[in-house]
Formats: sequence, C-alpha cells, structure tokens
Amino acid sequence: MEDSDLLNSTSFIRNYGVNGSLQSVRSSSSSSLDVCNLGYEVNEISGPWWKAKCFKATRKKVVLRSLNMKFANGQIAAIVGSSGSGKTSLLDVISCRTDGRVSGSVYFSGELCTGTLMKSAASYVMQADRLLPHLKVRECLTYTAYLKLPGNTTASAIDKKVQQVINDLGLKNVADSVIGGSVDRGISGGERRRVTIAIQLLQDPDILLLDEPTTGLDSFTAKYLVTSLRDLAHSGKIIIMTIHQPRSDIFKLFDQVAILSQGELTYSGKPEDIVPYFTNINFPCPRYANPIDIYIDVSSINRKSPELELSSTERVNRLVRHYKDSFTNRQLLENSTLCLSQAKNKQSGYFPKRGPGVFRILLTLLSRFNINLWRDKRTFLSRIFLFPFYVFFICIFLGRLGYNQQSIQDRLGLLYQAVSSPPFIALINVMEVVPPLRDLYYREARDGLYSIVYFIIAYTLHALPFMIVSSAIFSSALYWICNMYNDINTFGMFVAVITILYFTGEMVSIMGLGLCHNALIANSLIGECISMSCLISSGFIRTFDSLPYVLQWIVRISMPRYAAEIIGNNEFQHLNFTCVPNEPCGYPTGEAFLDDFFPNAQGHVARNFEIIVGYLGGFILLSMLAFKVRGIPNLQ
Ligand SMILES: Nc1ncnc2c1ncn2[C@@H]1O[C@H](COP(=O)(O)OP(=O)(O)OP(=O)(O)O)[C@@H](O)[C@H]1O
Repeated sequence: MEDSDLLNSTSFIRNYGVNGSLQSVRSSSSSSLDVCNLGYEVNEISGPWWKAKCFKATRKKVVLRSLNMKFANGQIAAIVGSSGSGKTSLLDVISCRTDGRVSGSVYFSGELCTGTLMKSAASYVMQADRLLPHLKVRECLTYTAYLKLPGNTTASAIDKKVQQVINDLGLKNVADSVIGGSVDRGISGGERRRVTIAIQLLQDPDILLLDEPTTGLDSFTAKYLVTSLRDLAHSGKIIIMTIHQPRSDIFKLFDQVAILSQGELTYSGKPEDIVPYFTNINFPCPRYANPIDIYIDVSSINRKSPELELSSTERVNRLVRHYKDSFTNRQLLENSTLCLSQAKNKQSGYFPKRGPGVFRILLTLLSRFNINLWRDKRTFLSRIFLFPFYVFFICIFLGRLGYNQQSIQDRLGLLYQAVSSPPFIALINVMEVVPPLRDLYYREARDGLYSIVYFIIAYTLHALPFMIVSSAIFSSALYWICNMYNDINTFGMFVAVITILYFTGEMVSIMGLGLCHNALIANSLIGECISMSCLISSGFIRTFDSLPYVLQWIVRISMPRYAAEIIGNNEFQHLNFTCVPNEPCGYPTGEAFLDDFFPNAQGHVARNFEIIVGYLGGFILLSMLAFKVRGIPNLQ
C-alpha cells in the first residue's frame, strides 16, 4: 500500500503518553474497543482491622464477571445500573487504572490495551472536578495544554486548540471567568463539569471515558452536555459514559446502552431495541414510563427484606442468563475469539515522540501555582503575614530584652519560639495551600503528565520567595523590637536559620500529605511531631545532659537541636549580664550560660549549619519519596 493510501484510509491522531511523551496512533475509521470476557475482583476490607495481618482484614469481592462488549468508533455508549453495580469499575478496568485483579482483556483496534496504550489513546473524566478555583477557564485549559501537548507546540497552536475545545463544549461565554470553588463563587457546576471534560479533550483522545458527567446537573444542562458529547463521538471517537437514570430524551441520544447489575449485563444494545427486548421476556414497559428507569429497576436487587432480596436476585439471575443466551451476546463471544486471534499478530501502531521538556513542565506548574495564589487574596496575605504577625505577639509578650539575670529566662523563651514557630507556621500554610494542588497533581499524574519530582520542585520554587520574605520580616522584628544582640553577621545567620527551619517545616508537612491521603490526619501527625521534637531537642527547656538516656539519642538525630545551638550561640556569646549584689548570680556572661546549655557551640557553628542544610535536603527527598511510596489513591 502507498503511503498516500494509508493516509487516506486512516486518520492520524496525536496523543501524549506516559510522562508526557507524545505518541501517534493510526486510528482506523472502523476502530473499536472490544471487551472480551472481562472480570474484576477486589479485596474488600472486612471485620475489625486489629484482627488481621498488617491491620487489614480483607475478603475477595467479584465486581465484574465475564463481560463481553463492543464499542464502535463514532458512537456514544451509556453504562447504566443501580448504585454499586460496577459502572465505575468497568471504566477503571477499561482505562487500566485498577488496584484489583483483572481477568479477560480489552482490545483497542485489535491491540491489547495496556496502561501505556490507554494513557495515550484514552482520556478519563472522573466524577469529581479537580480544578484550581482561582484560575480562569481559558487559563486552566491553556496551562493543561502546555503540560499535555509536545514541547514544540507553538503558543498560537495551543491557543487555537484551547479555543477549539472551548467552542466544542459551549464554554465561550465563560472562557474568561474565574472557575471558583466552594467558598468563592465562580462558574456554575455544569460549566465546571464541562471544563473538566474540555481538559481531557485537549489531547484529541480516540476514546473518552466519563464517570457520571451529568451528576448534579439540571436536566437541561445534562441534555446539552450529552448532546455535545454525542456530536464529538460522531466526529470519530469512542465515548463511553456512566449515567444515573437518564431522562428519556437523553436516553435516546445514545447509540448504545448497557445495563449492569452486580457486575453482569442484563442488556446491551441500541436504545430503541430495549423495549422490544424486555417485552419479549415478559417485562413490558408501562405506557408513559421512561423505559430506562423501568429496566434499571428490573435489573436491581431490592434489599429491603430477605424475601424481596431473594425474589429480585432470582429475577436478575434470569435476566443475566437470558442476555447471555441472546443473539447479541453470542455474536460478541464470536467476535472476542476473533479479536484474540488477531491481537496475537497485531503490530503496535504507536510511535513514541517527545512530550513537553523539563523546563516547559516546571515553568507551567510554577506559573499556575503563582497565578492561583496571587488571585486568592486571603491565602496570599496569610502566606506573607501569618509568620510576621505571630512575632508581634512574642514582642508584646516579652518586650525589650534587658541584661539582668531575668533577661536570660526571657531570651530562652524568645529563642524557643524562634526555633519552634517557623515549622508550625509552615505547617499551617501548607495545610491551607497544598491539599488542592495535591489533588490536581494526583489527577494529572494519573494522566501521565508529570511526576512528583516536578511537583515538588515547582512548589519549592513557588514557595521559596514567600518563605524568605516572611522569615526576614519575622527575624527583623525579633532583632530590632526585642533588642536581640545587635550585629549584622549574627542577624544574617539568624535569618538563614529561621528560613531553613521554615522551609524544612514545609517539606515535612508535604511529606505528611504524601504519606496520609487524609489531610486532617497529616496535619495532626506532623503538628505533634514538630511539637515533640522542638520540646525535647531545642535545649532551651531542658539541657541535653539532664534528659533521660533514651531522649538524648532522639535529640542527637533531631534537627531543632542543631538550629537551637546556632541561634543560642549567636545570641549569648558576646553578652554580659548584671548581677545584684548579695544575690546569687547564675550567669555573669553569655559564655558561662553557653558552657552549661550548649557546650562547644562556638566551635560548631559551621558544622551545625551544614547539618541543618543537610536535613532540609533530606526532607525534600523524603517528601518526594513519601508520594512515590504511598502512590496515587484511586480517585473518584
Ligand atoms: N477497590 C475496591 N475496594 C473495595 N470494593 C470495591 C473496590 N472497587 C469497587 N468496589 C466495590 O464494587 C462495587 C461496584 O463499585 P462501583 O464503584 O464500580 O459501582 P458503581 O456502579 O459505579 O456505583 P455508583 O453508581 O454508586 O458510583 C461496589 O460495591 C464497591 O464497593
């Protein structure tokens, strides 16, 4: 065959694969998605967690059983069924995003679907919209396009693509409106859903999977959305969506409808054939009733009472058996044998190409973080002023430090606050800013756009100026208002240590968010760890030598100890304290104090500084590792 013939008979569709690598697939106009004998089994948590190994008691649960289906190119299919029937799981298995055991296979254009192939050929719109609330619709799509499209795509080509999906999804009138969220109002829920779908259309997928795209929409908007999707499918895509009880006029828009019950099919075929099919097996549709409502009910198990459960289970089993014996299913079984034999000899039609480069990904993420924060007045102000604001309370509380014996105690309180408050304020900021960014990362990492390394580096670059500015304001206020030892070098060292403590606090908090998918648990755990490590290891509350032996070992590997030694030495080494005649004089000089609390601190400044910088580097790596080890949760 000539190349020109090949071009005529196939359309070249560009897709972007794992880690942003561009792939190109030849999608024949007759391409289809074949689901062959598909089964899916998960481990369900059961019983009290303390009774089993690793605190998890599980039992097997069959979610999907021997499904045979065919989705043709240029068609839109609806998967319906009662809650828990396996609709989302079917989409998860088709898109290779499962955490259970899959049997059987899915083929796209005769090629076995693997995670890599599906990341390139398919896009998955999940139930929840994970969007940054302070971006405008066009900005949100443009940033995603920069992450999805290859590095050599020009800005004007990206603008054109973005405009095209805006037009396709009917978002023209809100293109320059802010998306909004639960607190700040923005575009409507239906428009947000369409933005989420538009994001997945940026890469022109061959297959579009949508989990409940109409949930929460009014019937007019739901119909508008399904009509837009049908038009898209008819332009040459396979669109499969799950939907809860579609209205009869929406139901008619689909080219194919499948009813799932307990992971098995009770019907799969054209919407117009559903009434004759069920009437034929003694389930006629009452006049004026919506057929899909009636047949979802008929295919559901009623658990209101044991009798109802038994009779409805028998009915569903009968429907499943009947469907298995149907002509449609027998044809699909033959087809699955055929696609299996063809798949063995199938050559891959995918050619890896370059995705966006390192700098484009980092710049896009950085710019997106910055714009989202810049537009969020409350978070922006809290990011800069929360930390300095705290210092004014310390200053009001302690006042200007003097040089009597009492001032030693005041200095200890001040320095304790200087060591413990930066990581705490960092924790508060991280818990406010990072969870929505993390959710977005989870979705985009699932789509194969970038890895956690990019996320952490871009976040660090974004947060660093805020950390430096607020640490500098905090340190200046303490130095000049509270009258700490007045010297430019010690001040510079103090700012550096406070910035490192703050930075480390952010990284430890992000590590917590990587380890715990629940942000509240991460907040409590990290808060407690920071509190305990500052309490025992700063050395300002109890000296190192007076601690129990076990705690001394914990202190040895605890970062606040080294930071405290630097700033303690900084403050005390040049001071002389007055003594009242005829009264005991604990420490006439700062050096005498240091001999007791931080022996050898003067000779360890450089070493201690290197240690805290090392800790910071270590926590940056650990935060990446935490996300890697914990993985991406199965998002809905
Ligand atoms: N990873 C998993 N662990 C435990 N159970 C699971 C898992 N995945 C699916 N299930 C179970 O499989 C069944 C089908 O789940 P699925 O989410 O596919 O249903 P659904 O039809 O999409 O429901 P809904 O319409 O309510 O979203 C449910 O009972 C669910 O609890």
